[in-house]
Amino acid sequence: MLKKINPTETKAWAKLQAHFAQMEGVHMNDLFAKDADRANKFAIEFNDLYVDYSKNLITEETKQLLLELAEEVELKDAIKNMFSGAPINETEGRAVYHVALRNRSNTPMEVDGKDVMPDINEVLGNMKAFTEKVIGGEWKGYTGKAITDVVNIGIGGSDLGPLMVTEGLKAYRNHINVHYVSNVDGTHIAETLKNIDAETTLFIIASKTFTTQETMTNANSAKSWFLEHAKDEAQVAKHFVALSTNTEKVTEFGIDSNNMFQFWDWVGGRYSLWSAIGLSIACHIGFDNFEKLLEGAHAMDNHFRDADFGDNLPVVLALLGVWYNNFYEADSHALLPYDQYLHRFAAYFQQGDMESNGKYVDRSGKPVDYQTGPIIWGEPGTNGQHAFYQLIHQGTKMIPADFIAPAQSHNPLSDHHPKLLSNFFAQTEALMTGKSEDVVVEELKAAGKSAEEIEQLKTFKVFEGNRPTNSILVKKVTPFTLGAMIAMYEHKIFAQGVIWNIFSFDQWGVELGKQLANKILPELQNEENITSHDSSTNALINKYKSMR
Ligand SMILES: O=P(O)(O)OC[C@H]1O[C@@](O)(CO)[C@@H](O)[C@@H]1O
Repeated sequence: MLKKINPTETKAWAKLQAHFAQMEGVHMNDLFAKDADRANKFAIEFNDLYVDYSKNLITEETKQLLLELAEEVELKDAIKNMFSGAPINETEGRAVYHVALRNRSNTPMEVDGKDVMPDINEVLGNMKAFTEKVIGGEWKGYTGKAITDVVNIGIGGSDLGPLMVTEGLKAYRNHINVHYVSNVDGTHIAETLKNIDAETTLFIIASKTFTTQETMTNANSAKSWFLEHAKDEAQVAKHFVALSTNTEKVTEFGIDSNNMFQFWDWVGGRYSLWSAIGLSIACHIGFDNFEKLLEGAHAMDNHFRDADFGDNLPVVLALLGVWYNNFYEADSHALLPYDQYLHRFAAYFQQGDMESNGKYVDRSGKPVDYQTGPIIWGEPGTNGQHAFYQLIHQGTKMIPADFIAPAQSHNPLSDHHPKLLSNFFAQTEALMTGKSEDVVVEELKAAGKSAEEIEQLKTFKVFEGNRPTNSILVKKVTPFTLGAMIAMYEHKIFAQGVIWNIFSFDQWGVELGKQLANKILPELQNEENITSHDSSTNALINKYKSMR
């Protein structure tokens, strides 16, 4: 079992605190002025990824001290432990083994003494065979027609990953349309059902537990809708498949176990797109591209496991995040992909990061007295520039941000891509360099402003700059590079969890709300005046009852 090291008790932490005091007042402009080679020193190239982390509030000393922190919390051992299949998810007694799902080298990977690769390869084989039948038209619906639409019904990790990847790789799509239903709000399934034909639609019920209220409610509504058309329960088998660890519940729902693609309890929901949960991805972009996604993630896994920490992408990103989160007290981190296909990238990592590291109890069971997981948010560029960049540039909060962009577009229309990339480059430059009052005054003079107007306006137009960003330039967003980028962030999250001495792979925090909702639901199904809660909740429920 790994040592449980409180990061704030390490020597490196004390050194970082002292160093932080010295960094007060340091401006990145000066760091670049002093070192012509800075951009090269703080960059890592990996396959078709170029990560420039030079526009950060760090010196070589900062980097060294952060690396010392990684050493002192025994991050290397923690990585080895994860790759060994040890039950590092201690509160659930499980391994954390999504790396096995994409272990394309097929070396044995054991959980509880059993090599899991044969089972993984069997499921992958079943997925391949199935998607080829669906895509090739061999899989027929109840009226003998080929499948045209796949509806994935799932939520959280059973939705966000497949949705983000099928959007991110839309350029690789085939003729199979994919739809994602997740919210228990009837609107979600109702609006989807309007756009599909029961005769040619395949429903994928994606749920690790096969007990999630939203998913089972949507699944039952989909089944009822389907049977209104097909009439015959026997036809369900042609139009419903399940992705789950829970064979009993799948069978209970009425899906043939032959139509079930299994995964295992050592696959965390938010790390499951590489498993059977990725079936809708394979249906939409083809199994070969799904395998390339796995290959990209596998390449990043090997990099994370083997690369020296100073040249290790997930580790460097993790340490930078700790630097801002715990020393600059930056509460959030923005993911800003300059790629419209990646419009759900930040949303995916809201679960990936915040459900993993949104914890206040450490691995010894004690409440922490330091910050843990940040708030993750973001929207594609250039749209964000017209929404929240005012705050990032001139607000009172530091917002560390990852800017991500492809050098090559899948849609090289006119001069769109050079314009997109010019904004990508300009924003991180502006966030770092800012604009001094002298420059502002000169600009206002050149614009013919009077001395009085200049005096009135100038401070509003000054940009302090010195706002940290990482720039991630990817040659092209392909199944391989997207797989590598997703894995890069997964491992960043893992590394930060180790540094913060928290369990990143359970999610007890999602339980209380569900418990209370289950208590309230029957109270909504009668006309009684409710008094069983606090006065606010009682009032809200009773007001709802008077309004409906
Ligand atoms: O796949 P399932 O078991 O239906 O869980 C869905 C999601 O619900 C959770 O909030 C856990 O309850 C996420 O961790 C998970 O991805």
